[in-house]
Amino acid sequence: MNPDSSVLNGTVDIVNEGHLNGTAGDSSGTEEGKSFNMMPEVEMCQSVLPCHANHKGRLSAGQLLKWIDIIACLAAEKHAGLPCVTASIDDIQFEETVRVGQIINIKAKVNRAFNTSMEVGIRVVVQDVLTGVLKRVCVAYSTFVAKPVGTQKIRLKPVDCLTTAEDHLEYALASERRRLRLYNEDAFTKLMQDSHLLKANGKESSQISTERTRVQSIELVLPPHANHHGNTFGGQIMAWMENAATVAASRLYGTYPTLKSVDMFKFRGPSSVGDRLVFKAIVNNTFQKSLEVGVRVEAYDCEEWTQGKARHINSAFLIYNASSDKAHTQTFPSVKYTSKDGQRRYLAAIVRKRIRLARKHILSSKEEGPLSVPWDKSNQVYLSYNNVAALTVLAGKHGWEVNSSQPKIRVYMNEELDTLSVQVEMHVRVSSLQAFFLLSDLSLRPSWDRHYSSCEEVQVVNEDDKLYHITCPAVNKDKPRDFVVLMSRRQPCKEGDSYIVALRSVTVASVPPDPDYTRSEVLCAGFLISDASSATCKVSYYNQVTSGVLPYIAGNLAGWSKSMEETASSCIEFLENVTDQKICAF
Ligand SMILES: CCCCCC(=O)SCCNC(=O)CCNC(=O)[C@H](O)C(C)(C)COP(=O)(O)OP(=O)(O)OC[C@H]1O[C@@H](n2cnc3c(N)ncnc32)[C@H](O)[C@@H]1OP(=O)(O)O
Repeated sequence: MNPDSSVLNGTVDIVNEGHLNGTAGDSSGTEEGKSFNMMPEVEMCQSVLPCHANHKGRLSAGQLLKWIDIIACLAAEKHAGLPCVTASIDDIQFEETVRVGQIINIKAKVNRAFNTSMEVGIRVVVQDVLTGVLKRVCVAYSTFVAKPVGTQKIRLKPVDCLTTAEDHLEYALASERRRLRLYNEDAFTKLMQDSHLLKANGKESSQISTERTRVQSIELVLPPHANHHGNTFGGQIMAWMENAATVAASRLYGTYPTLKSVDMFKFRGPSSVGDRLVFKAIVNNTFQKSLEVGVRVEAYDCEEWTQGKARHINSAFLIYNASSDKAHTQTFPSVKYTSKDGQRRYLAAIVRKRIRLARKHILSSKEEGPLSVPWDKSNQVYLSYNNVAALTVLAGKHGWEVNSSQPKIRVYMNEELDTLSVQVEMHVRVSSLQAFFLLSDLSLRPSWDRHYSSCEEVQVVNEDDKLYHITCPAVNKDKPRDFVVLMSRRQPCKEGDSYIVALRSVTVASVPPDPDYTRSEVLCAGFLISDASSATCKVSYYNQVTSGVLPYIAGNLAGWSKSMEETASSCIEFLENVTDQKICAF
């Protein structure tokens, strides 16, 4: 008999006949000779009917969330062999809308068990019956906890059927997602401490108060709303939350925006049949192409209802884009807050947007193709031009949003489709020319940038183009990294233009990959330097984030480090205090 669960404190082992192991009473079907119960995955197919649709004839997000919660729970209970409850659902990004008549296919399986909780990975795909075309609607990650027996918590057995490379990848990423999930509150608290520095970019002039979007709605939990444990079904709660949030979003400017993503549902406590659930929703803030609605759920039993004693059981933040048919043109109006609590919600939305961005890019396991290009005489002129042009285009992008702000230093982020770029703006008390010469000599960079362990000149192509080999320290117990880059610098052609120092990876035979380093790549990075006055200048550092660069800024993105600001301070100090002989070197 294989015990597959034990009570956390070890006093009592709750031992279940591991029906997962195909023992007696196994009701398995068989598939390719495997016991059905051994397949860790659970699958659901649904034909989308009008009763599942919203006012636009599209599958409602609330209905999809119900199906997701059900299948995730069934996957969790298949692993645990015990009743399970939803603790949270991470960010869900809806990538496709689903029409009535199409087929929804949902697969769920436990990626990893921790102690008393486990992560369930869910993939939702839509199939068009007529064309057979399959498209991904969303992926989601739920955390489920085995329902405590009385007050005793249940320790889960580990996931042991990792067969494919994807299983192993999800197993590894699950611990990173858990770290970010559980760190979420700390990161939020830490970033909120600096939120007073986040200038409301032009929002003071806004005439639209968030108060006009406030919504309150009540539901009575009836038996059809209960799950198989007798508690209120989590998916139903999420559907009601989505309903209240959509009404709030539609009140902003008289149209129904499209739900784009959900930012972490957290089920703080159970509710039961007979409870009154009060849903409070309001637009917290708007960004150029999206807005955030916050929804809070309070539960009351009959006695609490008469006493006005609420139990806060859930909160979530839903992100809406302009209606899908106008998404490419429509931007949301800016909003203003009219109370202290409104200001807190307004700033918190900016902080959550930053954390979502970080989670999305830190956890995206997308593999890039090679970014470097071979460096040889035939393409030198083109590559040098392309290097400078790419940085100029990056600096000229719209949509740079303030991420953090200090005196003399401001950090911006820009997300376009799946590409994340960072910008660090520094105000320095030196001339643009002096900053240009010092920053374009990469061999000086290890003296102020702790992310550079060493930087050696590999080839001097001409006065304005050089190749360097850079080594960087190890991060997160990984191997140290190295880069081979082309530095191309340009002085202004006319008054008012910026000085440019552009960097991109190249491959050269004289610097082959070194087994002691992870050869990494820079796609587009560098400095734009412009006059602020006769004796001061503005230095803007840009980097289009690649998987090789991400480890060095992930902490900054997620809010648990200020490495970019610290490096910027060090750069400013270097430029303002460099000794004359280094300048004379030019
Ligand atoms: C039909 C389909 C049914 C679908 C299912 C439902 O409808 S269920 C109905 C909706 N859901 C609910 O009603 C659940 C309401 N919430 C609760 O009962 C409780 O908050 C809880 C049992 C989830 C957690 O209880 P506690 O907070 O006391 O437990 P504790 O703090 O020890 O956490 C237990 C484990 O859960 C993890 N955990 C807790 N909160 C978490 C969160 N927001 N996100 C991720 N993981 C979380 C902890 O890390 C720990 O994992 P480790 O021990 O591994 O470190």
